[in-house]
Amino acid sequence: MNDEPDLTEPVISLRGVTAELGARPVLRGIDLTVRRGEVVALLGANGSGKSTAIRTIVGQVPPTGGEIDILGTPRRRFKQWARVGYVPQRTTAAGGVPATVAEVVSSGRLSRARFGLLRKADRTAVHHALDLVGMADHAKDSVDALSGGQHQRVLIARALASEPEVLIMDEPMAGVDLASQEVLADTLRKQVAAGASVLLVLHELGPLEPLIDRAVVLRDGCVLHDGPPPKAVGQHALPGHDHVHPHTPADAEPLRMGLLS
Ligand SMILES: Nc1ncnc2c1ncn2[C@@H]1O[C@H](COP(=O)(O)OP(=O)(O)OP(=O)(O)O)[C@@H](O)[C@H]1O
Repeated sequence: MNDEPDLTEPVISLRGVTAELGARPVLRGIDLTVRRGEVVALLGANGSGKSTAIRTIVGQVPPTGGEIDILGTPRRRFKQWARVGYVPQRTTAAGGVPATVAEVVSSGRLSRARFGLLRKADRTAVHHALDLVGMADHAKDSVDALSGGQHQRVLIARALASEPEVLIMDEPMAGVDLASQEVLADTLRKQVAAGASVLLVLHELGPLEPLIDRAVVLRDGCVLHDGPPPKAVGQHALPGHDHVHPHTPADAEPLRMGLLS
């Protein structure tokens, strides 16, 4: 018997996916595949449809056409959500709900808990997830008291608490301080080394660059490029860098890489 994972097996597959938001076509026929063990970056300018693509996969936006499979099962029949970790865009997750770090991360374990009760093994997994992102010492802190980077670490720990084999992350590095970026890159490296498959929306490859196997670039709801990640020429010379940055002078020409121009 061969126990080696099948590296050609798609864990996420979108074929001809279309979606609308407020009657406006936002995805106009997206093909996207993540194979087992792959790390795929989803890149593109503001508003190109990256978040919407991710949200169709996790079921937050209903597609109007096309097909989505998760771990070999059509999305509408897929039920094994404990096998999938999702990190939403941070702005949508703060919510002002009073909770401790441990409570938020424990909520990510409920999909594995029998009868909704966390047992010793579950609490160990929660502690391990906190440890992975360097937040074990903050377990009892209120999430309201955390910095942006710490908050993002907690959301990632919540996604890791169910020990998922597929990770879907929407801009995990957005608004994250350098120290936290390094921790997150290291966490992701360990997950990938352990066999996880990853789809992540990024503005720039940054410290994750060495991990990225393939880049899919969206423009205006269509796939513009699907292949090797673009090489960074300078700090900002990456696709998506006609992104609006608050520090960019109004008259500065946006840096582009050709893919988006
Ligand atoms: N609820 C909504 N109703 C109508 N249009 C929306 C809604 N949410 C997003 N949009 C529009 O859909 C388009 C795609 O948005 P989406 O968030 O998927 O882009 P994105 O590539 O993730 O952008 P960003 O990098 O800014 O996060 C944008 O033009 C956005 O303005």
